[in-house]
Amino acid sequence: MSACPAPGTREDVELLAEIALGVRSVEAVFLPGLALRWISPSIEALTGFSAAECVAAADAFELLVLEDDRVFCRRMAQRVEAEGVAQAFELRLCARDGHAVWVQTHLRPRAGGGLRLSAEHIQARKATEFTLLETVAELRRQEALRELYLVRSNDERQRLAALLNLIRLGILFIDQDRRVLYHNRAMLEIWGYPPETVLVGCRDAVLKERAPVVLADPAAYLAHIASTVRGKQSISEEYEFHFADGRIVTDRSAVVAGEEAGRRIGRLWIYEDVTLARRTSMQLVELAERDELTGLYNRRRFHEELGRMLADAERRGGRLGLLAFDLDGFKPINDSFGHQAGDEVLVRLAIELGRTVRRNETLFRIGGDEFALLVPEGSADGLRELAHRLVETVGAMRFVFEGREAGVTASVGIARFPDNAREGEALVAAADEALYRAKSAGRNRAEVSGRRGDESARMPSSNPDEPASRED
Ligand SMILES: Nc1nc2c(ncn2[C@@H]2O[C@H](COP(=O)(O)OP(=O)(O)OP(=O)(O)O)[C@@H](O)[C@H]2O)c(=O)[nH]1
Repeated sequence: MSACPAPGTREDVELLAEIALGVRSVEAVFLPGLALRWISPSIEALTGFSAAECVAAADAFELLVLEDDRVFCRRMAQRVEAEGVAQAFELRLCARDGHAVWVQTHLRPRAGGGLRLSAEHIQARKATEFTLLETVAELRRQEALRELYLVRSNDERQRLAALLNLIRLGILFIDQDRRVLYHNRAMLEIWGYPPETVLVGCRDAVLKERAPVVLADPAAYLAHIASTVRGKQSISEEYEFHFADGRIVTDRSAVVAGEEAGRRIGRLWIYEDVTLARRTSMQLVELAERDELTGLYNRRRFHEELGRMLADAERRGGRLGLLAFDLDGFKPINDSFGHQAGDEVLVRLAIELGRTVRRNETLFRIGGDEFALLVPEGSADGLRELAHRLVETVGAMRFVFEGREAGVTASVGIARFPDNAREGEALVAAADEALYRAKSAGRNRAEVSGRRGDESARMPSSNPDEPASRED
């Protein structure tokens, strides 16, 4: 039994037309040779072309299929017709206004020849697919970019690390929790760590582990760190500290601020080993203060030491003796045996006199054949004895030039702070005055200044102890 009217009647046709009108997808029938025989009215909702227009078209494929898909579609239809095997594929129809409409197409062969086509509207699914594809493509693009930036930033980091490892400044970066974030090789070298050490993550690495072991004065250094960290300055002053092995290092530090105002991300420390620089400058100073020929301190250093020792004596209420001496008969050695012979006399004299003086006494060559000796805390008698010893030492030295024996003597002037003078220039003048008298009195002797420290007038007395204001 069937609910449908028997086919062939007028009602049949009307019923079939009603069904066809209600079908939302497109159904079509092609005669052999791909001529469109019938198409459901639903094609109009999809493309804007009425079913009648489609059937009347000379080539339905030309009218309904998008140009890009037309050859493919026709080929598929021919294949179904030729091979008798159904095919399913996606296809773009072309609407009257030119826009593309995606459909899922099924082509089946008909028993009597020709084809049956069912096409389902899949525009929404396609749009979702496109959006998905675009999103995936965008994600891939982002991923590729991220990888590129990562490679670039890794390269950049490598370049920076290579640079920082090459420079001789030690670099240490610590975070707000005092943990090491970065250090370079020079930092390890300066602080005496093995070269392969990794301190990243260590807390107070330098302060706890190294400072107490390697520094000459760890307490002073720790105090410096504490005051620097407490201090308000964002960049600290240069601080010099000494290692137990004699090295001299300076440090400076800077607070590193984060991007947001007021946020700190840590502190950068820079260490510089200045041992060589300091030694060189000390050597230069030393050279500038030494007499080239004898190696004794020169006039410049004499005045510095005189000022320093006088200030020291004044502060302690002590005394300072000055012996100024000048060779006698030195010129004839130059004249008779040449300048080189004179030089030899000066050099040997410096050695001999150097042996005569004590460790706290300093000998200077302040001119051609003029010398000076500064004697801290020298008593009047002690200075006199010392002066006589010098006179004797010089007089006893013998030289042989060109087979002939030669010698010099020395005249010495003695002055003492504060008895003969209260300041440097006056003390030198007092010693010179005594030296002058020693020369006048026949040379090869020592004389004591007759000046009084509390008056500028020159005293006629040659007795050194008479004007002395204190007991020795
Ligand atoms: N060889 C040598 N001679 C020097 C040097 N510096 C100065 N003289 C000489 O030392 C001499 C010093 O002169 P004087 O002080 O008159 O010599 P002197 O014979 O000791 O005379 P009196 O001091 O009066 O006893 C001069 O001839 C200078 O040219 C030096 O570095 N080497």
